[in-house]
Amino acid sequence: MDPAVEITDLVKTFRPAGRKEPLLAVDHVSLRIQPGEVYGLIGPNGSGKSTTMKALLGLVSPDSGTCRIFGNDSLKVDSRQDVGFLPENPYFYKHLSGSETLRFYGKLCGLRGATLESRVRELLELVDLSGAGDRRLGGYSKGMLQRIGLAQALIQDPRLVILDEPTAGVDPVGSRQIRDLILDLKQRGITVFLCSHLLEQVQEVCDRVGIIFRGKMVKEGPLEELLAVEDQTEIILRDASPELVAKVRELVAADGSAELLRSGRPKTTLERLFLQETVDRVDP
Ligand SMILES: Nc1ncnc2c1ncn2[C@@H]1O[C@H](COP(=O)(O)OP(=O)(O)OP(=O)(O)O)[C@@H](O)[C@H]1O
Repeated sequence: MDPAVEITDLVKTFRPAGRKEPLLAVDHVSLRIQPGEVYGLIGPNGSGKSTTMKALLGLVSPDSGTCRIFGNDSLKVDSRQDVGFLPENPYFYKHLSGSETLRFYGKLCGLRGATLESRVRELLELVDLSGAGDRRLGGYSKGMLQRIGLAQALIQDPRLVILDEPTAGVDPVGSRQIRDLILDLKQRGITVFLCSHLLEQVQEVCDRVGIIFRGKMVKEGPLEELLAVEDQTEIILRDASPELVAKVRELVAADGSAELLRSGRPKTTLERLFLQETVDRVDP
């Protein structure tokens, strides 16, 4: 089976006005995404994430290298038939309602009549906006706008979805909704290629991760492998008494072949604490 995405030795330079030297935005980047995988590209601002995605979509032409989507060269229009895209800072017509927006994009993709109407309903439900489908986008929150953007990216039932900063400017509650949607897409077998600054979220949803820095891919691979600390073993106990912990310490000391680095309470994350104390709170 062809990979969903195959980028090989991609190079892209820009010649910004007022700058003598060309700017090397993407420097010999290669990556592969298998069908059904969720792939996260992370890196500091200006490191080449969006340019890589745009080259894959055929929106910028590479200086050299190739981009393929399900085996088709991305410079060919046909390759985009199976792709949905949520750009960074998507622009929407603020006077249109959520359902009118989806209808508009659906028509651009050739959907009509009952098929279009049922697709619009299905997508509004998927992104949890059924109750807001008749409201104008001008009154949507940032999180709702990102979700309508995601619905727009799914309008033509793509096999690959490319999401450039899907949670930019969205609070932790909205971010979690988007994260759940991405997991839902994965369940449906849709391949997802995303970039994000929310590293914890990338960690929660991605199967593979690439770290890009100054245009170069500096680390790439399955998330589990990248995060595993090779020389350490974790044991987590529930309800351990201080006596039991002391016994474990003694055992390790007596054995002498290993060192106990840390024992104590594992920490939650600020995001989990925030959600637990706000929307997930169960008041008596
Ligand atoms: N159309 C363009 N013309 C000139 N320079 C560009 C253009 N697009 C991107 N660049 C430059 O290329 C480099 C990579 O930009 P890119 O947008 O791909 O980075 P990014 O990793 O997506 O950043 P961010 O996290 O801020 O979105 C940056 O230095 C940027 O200024």
